[in-house]
Amino acid sequence: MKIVGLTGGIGSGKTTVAKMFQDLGVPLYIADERAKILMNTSKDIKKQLITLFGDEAYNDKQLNRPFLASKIFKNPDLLKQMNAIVHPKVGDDFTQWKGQQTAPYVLKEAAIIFENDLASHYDFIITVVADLDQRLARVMKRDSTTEDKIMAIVNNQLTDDEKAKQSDFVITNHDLDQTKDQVLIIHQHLLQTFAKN
Ligand SMILES: CC(C)(COP(=O)(O)OP(=O)(O)OC[C@H]1O[C@@H](n2cnc3c(N)ncnc32)[C@H](O)[C@@H]1O)[C@@H](O)C(=O)NCCC(=O)NCCS
Ligand SMILES: Nc1ncnc2c1ncn2[C@@H]1O[C@H](COP(=O)(O)OP(=O)(O)OP(=O)(O)O)[C@@H](O)[C@H]1O
Repeated sequence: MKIVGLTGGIGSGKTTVAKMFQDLGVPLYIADERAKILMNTSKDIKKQLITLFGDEAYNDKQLNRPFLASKIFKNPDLLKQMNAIVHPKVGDDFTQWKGQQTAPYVLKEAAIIFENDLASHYDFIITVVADLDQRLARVMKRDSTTEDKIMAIVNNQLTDDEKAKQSDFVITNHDLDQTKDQVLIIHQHLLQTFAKN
């Protein structure tokens, strides 16, 4: 089973693009979504996050997302410590999920691949890029949030250029129809490549 990674900065359109691959029949694992589920359900993760952040990490047993975001995206060291708690569990969960799939390849959407030196875990990596002003506008509209909060996250991620340089494919996500065309071309290329190996 081949593993294709899909990454990109906040608001670049990772999930939008990932769902286009899913519509073509590619099994999709969204690491961020699974991470949030595990952070709400795994007793072990909960215990460790409360030790790291205090009781405020959870509100009525649900992850206190605004609190965590206000802590980690301003403090790279805390972000690293949180990732060290959450990511190994997401890794185990992904391995288990992958074992149930039968398609030629699976797509794993992950916000951070290069930032954590995880590129070697993938057969191919696709990066989604879009202009920063577009990304800011999209996220402000989607999450009713502020430019400052989004920029704190942008500043913890590599730039589009840095990611693109290390990727096998780059999808420019401006016009949705053109994005779909790029997805189809890459999907066909991947199927042909994997059929040969
Ligand atoms: C800290 C949390 C609770 C904040 O939630 P909130 O709803 O405010 O933000 P959201 O999830 O929309 O994330 C905002 C942006 O940050 C990116 N992001 C999320 N987690 C991380 C991380 N650990 N490192 C870098 N960027 C991240 C997201 O992809 C997105 O681009 C949430 O981001 C979270 O649970 N993160 C841990 C899960 C994780 O590590 N995800 C990445 C898996 S690859
Ligand atoms: N080409 C596009 N044109 C217009 N709107 C778009 C386009 N691509 C994505 N969007 C919208 O922009 C927002 C961000 O897209 P999406 O959630 O796919 O990005 P993301 O990279 O997964 O975000 P995050 O990093 O926050 O997880 C969504 O509301 C989505 O519907």
